[in-house]
Amino acid sequence: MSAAESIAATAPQARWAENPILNVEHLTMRFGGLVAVDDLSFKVGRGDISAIIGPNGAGKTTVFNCITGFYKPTEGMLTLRQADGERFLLERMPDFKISAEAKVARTFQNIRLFGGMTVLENLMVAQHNPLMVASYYTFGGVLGLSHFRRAETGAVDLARYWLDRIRLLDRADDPAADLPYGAQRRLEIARAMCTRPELLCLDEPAAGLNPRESSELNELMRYIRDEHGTSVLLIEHDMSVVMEISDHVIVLDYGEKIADDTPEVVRNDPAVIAAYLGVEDEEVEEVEREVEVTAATLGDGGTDKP
Ligand SMILES: Nc1ncnc2c1ncn2[C@@H]1O[C@H](COP(=O)(O)OP(=O)(O)OP(=O)(O)O)[C@@H](O)[C@H]1O
Repeated sequence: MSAAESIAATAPQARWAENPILNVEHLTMRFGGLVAVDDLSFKVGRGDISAIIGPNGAGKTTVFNCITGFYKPTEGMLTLRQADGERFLLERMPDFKISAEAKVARTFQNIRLFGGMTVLENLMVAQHNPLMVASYYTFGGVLGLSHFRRAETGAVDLARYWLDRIRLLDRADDPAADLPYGAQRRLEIARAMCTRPELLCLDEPAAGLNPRESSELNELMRYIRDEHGTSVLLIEHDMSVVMEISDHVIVLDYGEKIADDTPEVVRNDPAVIAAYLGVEDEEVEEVEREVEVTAATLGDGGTDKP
């Protein structure tokens, strides 16, 4: 069996268990008396698109904020292992080191571009750190040293590469604020990719997108995974996006994990359906029976699409 065939033959669950880029162990986050995340453990597979879903207030953004260093977890370990084997304990690192050294990039629920800067400048700002190093902290840049000029040309090339990918090359010199909403969302992702992340965290990337923009976003996320091997972790409310592009779905409810599997398994899980419908624990069995009946009906010639 070839290497590609043996990877394809591996059960998806085994992939993220055996080769995780991120291992979240016993993560707990308390705000005073409120337990936003409660003893949560899960793994993010290297090269996978993984989604964290759950009803409002389930703790999804809090998990993201712990991974990206915006919050210090009350308890728990977050271990990121890069492709070369180097390990980082994210809960012990400040946020700027999580992005610069552990190579974790993120976007936010609300767009945070520099609206007055051009589209290209937004992507150059993302490469500020390596450019500062290449300029020996400004002096090399002022003196026009060749080392800095090479780094600057490389940064422009990388920015133009991503603008081409997100079909905004012709808008490079326009202010970012002039772009349509869906294009701004793609630009944010391109900006994160200009930091050459190993793990890309996207907070509700499809929020507010129309179906065409949503499908462009799916295409971009697949490209990032397939052509760059970047692992993607997203929070998303749009189930059509989650079910279409995710390799792995983790479901939270009231800060606890209630499901952790492939999209096909998760979408038929009665506990997940119950959490989304907001039914009480004692009604879960009833939902379970309804799901079984529906599955049996679909088995008689229907499709398994939701
Ligand atoms: N900084 C904070 N201080 C106090 N409580 C907080 C803080 N951040 C989050 N919470 C609370 O933690 C719980 C989980 O919130 P979180 O934003 O993580 O949920 P979510 O699943 O991302 O929700 P949504 O889908 O609505 O964005 C909520 O009860 C929220 O009010």
